[in-house]
Amino acid sequence: MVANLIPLLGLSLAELKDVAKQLGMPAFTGGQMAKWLYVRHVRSVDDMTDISKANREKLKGLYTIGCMPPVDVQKSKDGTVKYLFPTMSGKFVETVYIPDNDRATLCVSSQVGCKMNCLFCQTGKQGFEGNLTVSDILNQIYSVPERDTLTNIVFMGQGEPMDNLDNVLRATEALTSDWGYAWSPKRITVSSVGVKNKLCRFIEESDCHLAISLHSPIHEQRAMLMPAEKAMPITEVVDMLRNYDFSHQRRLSFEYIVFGGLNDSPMHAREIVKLLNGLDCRINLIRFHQIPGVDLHGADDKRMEALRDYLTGHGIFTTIRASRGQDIYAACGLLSTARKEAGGSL
Ligand SMILES: C[S@@+](CC[C@H](N)C(=O)[O-])C[C@H]1O[C@@H](n2cnc3c(N)ncnc32)[C@H](O)[C@@H]1O
Ligand code: SF4
Repeated sequence: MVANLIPLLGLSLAELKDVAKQLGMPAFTGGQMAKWLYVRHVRSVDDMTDISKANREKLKGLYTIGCMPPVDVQKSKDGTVKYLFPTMSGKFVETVYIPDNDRATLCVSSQVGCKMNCLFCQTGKQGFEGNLTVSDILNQIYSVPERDTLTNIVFMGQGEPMDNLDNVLRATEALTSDWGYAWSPKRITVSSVGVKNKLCRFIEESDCHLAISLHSPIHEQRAMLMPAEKAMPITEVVDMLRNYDFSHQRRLSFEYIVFGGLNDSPMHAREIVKLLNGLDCRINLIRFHQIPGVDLHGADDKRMEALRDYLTGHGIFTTIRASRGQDIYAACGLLSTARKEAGGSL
């Protein structure tokens, strides 16, 4: 990326029209730029061939597309692919492509590292290194080789989306607007540890699905696993969620990593039912991806199935999420950590 050039990727139609106006071009050139970006995915301003050469030269003086190819790729034997993308600020984030029968999901990152420091998460161990810009977020979709086959996008990569909400909302707007990718918001899920005030804004300003990372219904235990619980107890998050309607198109789900001998007991199952009583939601039970230096273990299949059956039997539709890309640590942030430790030159 050439220094000081402003990325066009992530700008809304109104902003692209402003760019055109500022440079003395007709406003409709903004619409042409939007098509070249969000429909045709050009990699250079030179490729916007229905804009005059003189205007393209003017544009290139100040702007760039803002796309960058991945710098590293790991392929799992199950078809999952993990990409390492550079960011505008010279750091790296991971993006995971997960094909599954008729679905092809892309798991995107919203931050470099994360402030939340969850015990079981490699990204948490990395600490917080910065927010992704809107072009950093969209570049993960724009520049992934499987882009045109994608059916779903989940914000479940590195970082806490509510801690970078402005840019996440700008990205989901570009993905769902007619001037952008024109995707249904029902194809996009944003996952959060549960940042109450930001969640209200997200729910009000977006129609995308919402996932909340639960992992324990018991305050002390959740605080041990997820320090964010201390300032933002899950009971308060759930009370807030009760103010919104999730009974129609929009889905509310809770993610629950099942740790053997820790959060998989009948008592936990009862407490989950109590906590979520009456809320229109589902639960995804997740297998723990082991990370180095953390003494936690995934529960076995029997315990997971017993938990699923209890919860479903008590009115909360619960599924067990198939674990994908275990051999490439698809869920863990290990690739970007290794890249950092190698001084950015793996
Ligand atoms: C990496 S987070 C990103 C989104 C957001 N920060 C959150 O916590 O929901 C996405 C999901 O991955 C889960 N996760 C993190 N580390 C994991 C691990 N080692 N094994 C399985 N799931 C993990 C999180 O709990 C969360 O449900
Ligand atoms: S699980 Fe989510 S909130 Fe927790 S440290 Fe990882 S990325 Fe951050």
